[in-house]
Amino acid sequence: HSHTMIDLRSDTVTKPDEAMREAAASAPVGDDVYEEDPTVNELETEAAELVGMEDALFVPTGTMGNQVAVRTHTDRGQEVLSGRESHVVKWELGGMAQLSSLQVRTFDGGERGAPTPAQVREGYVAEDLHRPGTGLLTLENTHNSKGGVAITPDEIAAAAEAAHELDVPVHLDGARLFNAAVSLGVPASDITEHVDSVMFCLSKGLGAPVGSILAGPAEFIDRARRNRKLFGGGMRQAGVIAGPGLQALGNVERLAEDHENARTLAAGLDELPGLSATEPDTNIVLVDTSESGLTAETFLDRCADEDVLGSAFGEHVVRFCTHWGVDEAAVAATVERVESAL
Ligand SMILES: Cc1ncc(COP(=O)(O)O)c(CN[C@H](C(=O)O)[C@H](C)O)c1O
Repeated sequence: HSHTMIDLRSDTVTKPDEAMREAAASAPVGDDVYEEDPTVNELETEAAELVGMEDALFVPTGTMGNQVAVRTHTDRGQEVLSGRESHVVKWELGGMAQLSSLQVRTFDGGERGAPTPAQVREGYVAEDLHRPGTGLLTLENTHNSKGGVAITPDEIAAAAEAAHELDVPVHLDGARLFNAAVSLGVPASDITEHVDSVMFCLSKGLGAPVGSILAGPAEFIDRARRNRKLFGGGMRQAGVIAGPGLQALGNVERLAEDHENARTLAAGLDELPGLSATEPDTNIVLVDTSESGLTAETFLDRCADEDVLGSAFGEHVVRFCTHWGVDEAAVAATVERVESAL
C-alpha cells in the first residue's frame, strides 16, 4: 500500500503556506541586534498587544523563550516552582539548572495541570539563612502532558494571585496559548492578565516555520533581550522569519478547525477495540492503549506501518496532534488505518 504519510507527532511539524513564503521573501529587514529590523519590530509590537503586555521579544524557539524568561526573573541559587509534568521540567534538558543555576521544586498539576493556591503556598520557600527562596512560579496553558488542557483564566489568576501574595513572579509557558483562548472563547489577554511574562509559539498550530514570542513589561523585556543575546539568540536580518510570524498571528481563529478535527479523531479512535480517548479541549488527543495489550511503542510502530505517525507520552499513552497539515479527510483515514493497524 502506498499511503501518504499522516504526521500527527506534533503541531511543530506545520509547514509555512504560500503567504508566509511571500512574507519571508518581501520582508523589510535590518540588524535586529540593534533593534533595526522593521519586520521584527512590527511583530513584537503586534504580539505584545495581542497578549496585553507592554513589550515583546522575538525568539527562535519556545524553549529559548522559556529559558530567557526563567533567567530574567530569577537570581542564581533560587528555587523555581513548576509543574511536575510541565515542558520546562520534562523537555528542556534541565535548562533551569544548567543555564540559570536554579533548583526546581515541583507541584503535582493533577488532571488539568494548574496548581491550586494551596499548592503554590505549600511549594513556596521563604529565603533565610538555610533556604534558597522561591524566585518564580511557572504555569503552562494549554497543558501539553495533560492532553492540551485549556486552563481557565480564573485558574491562572488564582495561582498567580497566590504567588504574588508571596512576592513571587509568574511566567506562563503559553506555547499553545491561542489554542486555549480559542477553545475557551476568550481573548488571550484574559488568560495572561495576571502573569508577569508569557511565551507563545508562532511555529506550532499557528503555522510559522520558526519562532516564538516572549512578552512582558518593557523593563523585563529590556533585560530579557540581553539574556537572549547571552543564550546566543541575538539575530540579524530576522525579518525573513518574522514576516511569516506576522502571518501566523492571523491564523488564530482557524485553530478551531484543529480542535474540531481532534474531537472527531478522539471519538473515532475511542470506538476502536482496546483504545480509549477522552474528548480533547484543543488539538491534542491522548489515546490509552492498555486495553489493547499493546504498549505505546508497539502501537506506534504498527501505526507507522500504516503511514500514521504519533508520539509516545507514556507506557500506554500515545499523543496525536491535529494541525493545519491534517484535514478532516486525513482524520477519517487515520481512524481507518489505526483500525487495520490494531
Ligand atoms: C508547552 C511547550 N512549551 C515549550 C515548548 C518548546 O517549544 P520549541 O522549543 O519546540 O519551539 C513546547 C514544544 N513541545 C514539543 C511538542 O509538544 O511536540 C516537544 C515536546 O518539545 C511545548 O509543548
